[in-house]
Amino acid sequence: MRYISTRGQAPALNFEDVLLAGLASDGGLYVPENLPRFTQEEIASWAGLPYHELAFRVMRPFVDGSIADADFKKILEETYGEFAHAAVAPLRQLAGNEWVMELFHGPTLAFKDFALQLLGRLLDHVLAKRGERVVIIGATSGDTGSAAIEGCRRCDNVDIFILHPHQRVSEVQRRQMTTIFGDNIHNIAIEGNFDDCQEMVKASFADQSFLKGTRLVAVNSINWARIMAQIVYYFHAALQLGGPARSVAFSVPTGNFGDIFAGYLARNMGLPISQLIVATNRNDILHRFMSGNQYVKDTLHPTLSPSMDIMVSSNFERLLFDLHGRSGAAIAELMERFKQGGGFSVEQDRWTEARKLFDSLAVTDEQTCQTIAEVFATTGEVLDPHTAIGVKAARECRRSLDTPMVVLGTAHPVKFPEAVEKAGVGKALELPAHLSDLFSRDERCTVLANDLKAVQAFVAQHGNRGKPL
Ligand SMILES: Cc1ncc(COP(=O)(O)O)c(C=O)c1O
Ligand SMILES: N[C@@H](CCOP(=O)(O)O)C(=O)O
Repeated sequence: MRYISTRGQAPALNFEDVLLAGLASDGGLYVPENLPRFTQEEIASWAGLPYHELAFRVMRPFVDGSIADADFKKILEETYGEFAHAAVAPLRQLAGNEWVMELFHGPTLAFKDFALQLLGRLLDHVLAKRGERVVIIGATSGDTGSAAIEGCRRCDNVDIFILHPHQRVSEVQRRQMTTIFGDNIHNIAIEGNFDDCQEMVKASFADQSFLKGTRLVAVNSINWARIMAQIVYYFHAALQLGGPARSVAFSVPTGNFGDIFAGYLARNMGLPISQLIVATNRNDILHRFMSGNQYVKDTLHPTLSPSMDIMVSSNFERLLFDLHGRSGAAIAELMERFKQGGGFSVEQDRWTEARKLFDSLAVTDEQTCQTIAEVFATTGEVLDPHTAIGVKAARECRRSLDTPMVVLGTAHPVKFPEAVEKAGVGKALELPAHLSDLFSRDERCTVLANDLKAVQAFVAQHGNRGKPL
């Protein structure tokens, strides 16, 4: 399996190299040159497999021998064996034919664990084999950061720097990051928003001279391995609901377009998915594109669903690449326009194609709270605000009541008490045992200005187990 850049100018890579890459050298994102496609019989034969075995079957063509099958199997078994629920990604029924897939039973209580606990182990395996040390710089609006730190904290060959927007993540999210100590773990609060943090990560890939030859690796979903691992749970859900003999619909709370892009790939790999719904909060650039062909930057507003407070949606470039017949030149031109002028529309036929692929809805904070309250009143279940946005979008955009609708439950509600309280849910939520002392732990974090040079200087100063590179 070879991976190519969405901007067409970077060298193609194999899986091991793509795992150790972030942005391609031409500024693009890596995608598989050819997507594997499974037959209906093959997919049907996976019904009832434990999660890690299903994961092996879905991901094996992407890894394609870069990691020996026996090692990959062991890594998958360890990764998903540490999830707190035996089903790993259980389905909970909300109403007739409406389900939430709970993706928050991993160690940091959000869907990011599915990919990042795996990524940490894959990096450890590959770096130990190569005898190489790397630096990771990641941007987070709250969940990627803690999952990445948890995934990498035991990696001997990694120094990890996580940038989060100062005072714009929930207290639980912040503490999940800042209370993990290690001389290879660094939390930086940036006086800016998530887009500023993400832009710093991308700029660091473009010019890595500050790293003095140390390789830079990505934990954000610009790293292909993140998307790959997220494809698996679409198969997992569908198989439990009668797939592939029966189609399933998904509603996906969306920010950086990674999770829903994984669903789009699952469909292209042969899984019958009848509908994919892009559910955004007030930061609705993706909804504005899907509904009106406008991919235009706007002011980023803090909301009750902070993890989706994202305007520049990284993985959208991967979809645009497909919509433009995989022309790297076309994508380079569009992205340059976006950078210079803040927006673009695509040709009518390409937009019509996008409309066939996705439905969308933008959900306000008020609607988010109403949905949390409504679901609690009817089922006794407490939704986190991101999942509530998915439920609201599913209820508004659903095309068929006969087709199972699965909403991706992307985080545990205990991470977002503000939204749950505002919704008037009077149920006390408890942190799981391994986090029960979270509020009494010491924190370690450096606040820095929204200034790329200051961040890069900090990384250079601490990038070798707390010592200068
Ligand atoms: C809880 C939660 N829900 C949804 C999302 C959106 O996922 P994506 O960025 O893959 O679209 C994120 C992060 O982005 C998140 O942390
Ligand atoms: N919501 C994310 C933002 C980063 O997205 P990623 O999927 O590209 O890592 C977060 O919680 O940090």
